Amino acid sequence: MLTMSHINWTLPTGETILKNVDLTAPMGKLTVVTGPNGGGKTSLAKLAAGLEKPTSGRILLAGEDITDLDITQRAQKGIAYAFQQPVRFKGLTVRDLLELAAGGTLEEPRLCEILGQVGLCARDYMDREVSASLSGGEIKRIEIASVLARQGIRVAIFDEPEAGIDLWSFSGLIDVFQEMKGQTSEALLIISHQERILEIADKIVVIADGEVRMDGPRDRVLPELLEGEVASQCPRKEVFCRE
Ligand SMILES: Nc1ncnc2c1ncn2[C@@H]1O[C@H](COP(=O)(O)OP(=O)(O)OP(=O)(O)O)[C@@H](O)[C@H]1O
Repeated sequence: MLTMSHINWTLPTGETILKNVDLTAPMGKLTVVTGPNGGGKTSLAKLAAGLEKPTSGRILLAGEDITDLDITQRAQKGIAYAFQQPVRFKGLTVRDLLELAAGGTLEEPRLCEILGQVGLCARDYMDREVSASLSGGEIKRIEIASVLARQGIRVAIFDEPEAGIDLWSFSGLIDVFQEMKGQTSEALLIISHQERILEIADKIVVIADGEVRMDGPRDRVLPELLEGEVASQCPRKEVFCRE
C-alpha cells in the first residue's frame, strides 16, 4: 500500500498547491484521482513518484517511510511513473527505452506483447527513435509501454493515460489496467478525467483546489461525482478578472 499522509506542498513563491492531503493506494486495487484542471492531481503524482518533495507530511510504501527518497531511489523500491507529458530522448530507440525500463534485453515476442498492449505494432516502432518524429499519441503510448515493461513494480502511477490516445487503443488500455489491478502485489494509481477509467476504479479520490473533496469506493463516489459538480473555490468574477 502507498500511503500519503497530511501532505502539504508549498512553492518557493509561497503558493500552496496541496493542503493536508491524505491518500492511500492499496495493493491489488485501482485508485483513480480525478478533479478539475489545476486541482493538484499531477502535483500529488509527482510527490508520490519522488519528482518533488512535500513541504510537510509523510509518504509510506508498505509501511516504510520513503518521503526523503528521490525518484531513482523510489524507482528502485518499485514505484513506476508514466508522465502526463512524456519526455523525448533523441538517439534512443523504442527498443532501447523499453529494455532500459525492463532492466535487460527483451526478445521480440516480449517487445511485441508490450507494444501490442498499447496498440502499437512492434515491427513498425521498435527501431524508431523516441524523438520529436513520434506523434503525441505515439509517444504517450510508448511511455505507458515503458511502465508495462518494468519488472517488480509495487506501485504503478499513470498521469492521464487517456491524453492523446485514440478510442480504439484506449479500449485496449482499459483491458491492460483491468489486468494490472488484479495483481495483488501491485497498487495502481491513475490520474484521469475519463469516465471509462473511473468506471473500473476500486476507489476514487477527488481533488480540487489542492484539497481532497471526496474519497471512497467507486460505487459511492462515482454517482455523486456524475450528479454534482466539484466547483473551484475561485469566485466567478476572479476567474474573468473583472469587478
Ligand atoms: N512547479 C510549479 N510552479 C508553479 N505552479 C505550479 C507548479 N506545479 C504546479 N503548479 C500549479 O499548481 C496547480 C496544480 O497543478 P497540477 O498540475 O497538479 O493540476 P492538475 O489537477 O493535475 O491539473 P490538470 O487536470 O489540468 O492536469 C496549478 O495551478 C499549477 O499551475
